[in-house]
Amino acid sequence: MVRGVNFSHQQPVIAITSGEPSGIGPDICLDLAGADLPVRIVVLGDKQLLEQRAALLGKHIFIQSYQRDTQPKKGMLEVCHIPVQVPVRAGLLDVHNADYVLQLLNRAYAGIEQGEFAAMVTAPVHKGIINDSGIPFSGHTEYLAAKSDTPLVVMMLAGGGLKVALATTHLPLRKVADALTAELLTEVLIILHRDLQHKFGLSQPRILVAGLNPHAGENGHLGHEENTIITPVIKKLQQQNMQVSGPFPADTLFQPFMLKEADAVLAMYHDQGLPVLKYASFGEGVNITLGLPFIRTSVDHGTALDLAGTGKASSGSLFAAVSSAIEMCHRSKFE
Ligand SMILES: NC(=O)C1=CN([C@@H]2O[C@H](COP(=O)(O)OP(=O)(O)OC[C@H]3O[C@@H](n4cnc5c(N)ncnc54)[C@H](O)[C@@H]3O)[C@@H](O)[C@H]2O)C=CC1
Ligand SMILES: NCC(=O)COP(=O)(O)O
Repeated sequence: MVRGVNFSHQQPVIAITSGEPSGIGPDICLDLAGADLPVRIVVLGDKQLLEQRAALLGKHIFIQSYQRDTQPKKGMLEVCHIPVQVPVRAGLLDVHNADYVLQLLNRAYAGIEQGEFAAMVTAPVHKGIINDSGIPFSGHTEYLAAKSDTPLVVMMLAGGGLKVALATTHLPLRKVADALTAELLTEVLIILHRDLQHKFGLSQPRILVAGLNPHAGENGHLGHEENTIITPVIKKLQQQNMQVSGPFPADTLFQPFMLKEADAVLAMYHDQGLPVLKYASFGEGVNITLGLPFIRTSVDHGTALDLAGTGKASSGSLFAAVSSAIEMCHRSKFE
């Protein structure tokens, strides 16, 4: 069970999982050292790995071991040490460190459960290498939903003035249409509506829903899901006073004249919504898991193995994810 966040007199503590050790996660986490933030930041990861990566990048960073009841010294990067299983080389995945990546998430989740951490911000993981290690893993979104016994969560990315949520997440395209049921869509829209209210302070959120098929099914001539599933769900939720409209053809939905009427768009699948968002704001966007009983935000990019240890990785999205988590913490404090 996730306990409420204790904001009583101390600054909230936000856990940052440093992600795949051979990717850019450690690099961008180092940029948090000395950042002037209204919260206490704790990076979860291998202390030696972070020191080595700092040396590789030519950064002079002072790392302090995290102790829950000891306030950090100014300018220090607080690190909750979790050891890697095998030595790490920047840019080179190693299947033997897959379990380490999950240990970071488990430690962050345990801290959330106990009220130690107010929120979790995640640096990128490599889904493929975790699966190669024999552990089925679709993404943080699904992993954290399972860990917290949450039957359904919704992935939403925000950036460039857009908010794009997804009805389905990490699913092969072949399986998307079968997954789209009236029950799923109803639940997703209710979670999206509720979290836009609670996490973003939008009292009456306006949601535009994309169709699944080209031209939103062209009156049933190019697919039936709009007529049989999406439209009936929208009508039902409209009767419950939710400001939901559509289904709109996805190819013209992401136009300023449409978006100015909306707070968020619900896309039917990963690559229908996210390319638009990433075109608008890659490197500055935030991934938020809606529907969880705690706050989790993440970067909008992946492990960028090609950039690890080069100094070319931008930490803009990590800072945006931290800012977004801070805003949500404060909003939850006053609710
Ligand atoms: N939140 C997460 O844990 C996410 C993890 N991934 C995982 O990352 C792995 C690699 O995915 P890709 O599709 O290659 O996407 P990617 O985002 O890692 O890389 C795409 C391109 O963007 C560049 N790039 C990425 N982040 C950057 C940054 N911070 N600064 C500057 N340039 C940056 C990379 O160098 C590359 O050219 C996959 O295993 C995927 O599952 C992908 C997205 C999110
Ligand atoms: N494209 C977004 C993505 O893959 C992030 O997934 P998750 O690890 O946050 O579930």
